[in-house]
Amino acid sequence: MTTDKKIPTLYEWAGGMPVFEKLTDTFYKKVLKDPLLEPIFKHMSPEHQQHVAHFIAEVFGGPKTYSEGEGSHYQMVQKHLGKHLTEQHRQRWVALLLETADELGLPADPEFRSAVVGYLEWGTRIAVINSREEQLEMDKEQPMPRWGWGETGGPYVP
Ligand code: HEM
Repeated sequence: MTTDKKIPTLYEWAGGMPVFEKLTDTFYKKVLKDPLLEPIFKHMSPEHQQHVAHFIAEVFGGPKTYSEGEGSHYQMVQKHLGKHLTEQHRQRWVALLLETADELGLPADPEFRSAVVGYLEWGTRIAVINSREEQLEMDKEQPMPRWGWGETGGPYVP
């Protein structure tokens, strides 16, 4: 017998938009206290943290809040151009975000966390590569990235 089990998106599994907004709110407070990252982010806009929350939420299968009202994949990429981010910046950014996820009690099952880390490794490495460029030839209509559970296949069943 086959059962029709609906697998939740990473967005749903995380707990929805309030979780993503709280995550970036807490994360960027840490960023502004971090000696390595503070100089890069000290001029960020007041909307920055919300935009990043909405961007990641959409990538994880949530509503199109970012792409229908705040930006596009193209615009997100543009924000990183010329920033000359280093591997040290990237590693600190990832470490602080994961530390925040632990502190806020995001789901800690191996499947969810491996998907999150996979996305962060992918996204932050692309941000570093793009940050070396002052200009980038890119299709303005390029769709938003999408991220799912990957090879682990589904959410953790205790
Ligand atoms: C998965 C990885 C990442 C995502 C999804 C992401 C997403 C975004 C988004 C959506 C914006 C635009 C915010 C707005 O509209 O105001 C932005 C801007 C920016 N991001 Fe990222 N980012 C990532 C990685 C990084 C990393 C690793 C760094 C540096 C360590 C970084 C540094 C910046 C900076 C400096 C800006 C511009 C801030 C300003 O407005 O002055 N990003 N990012």
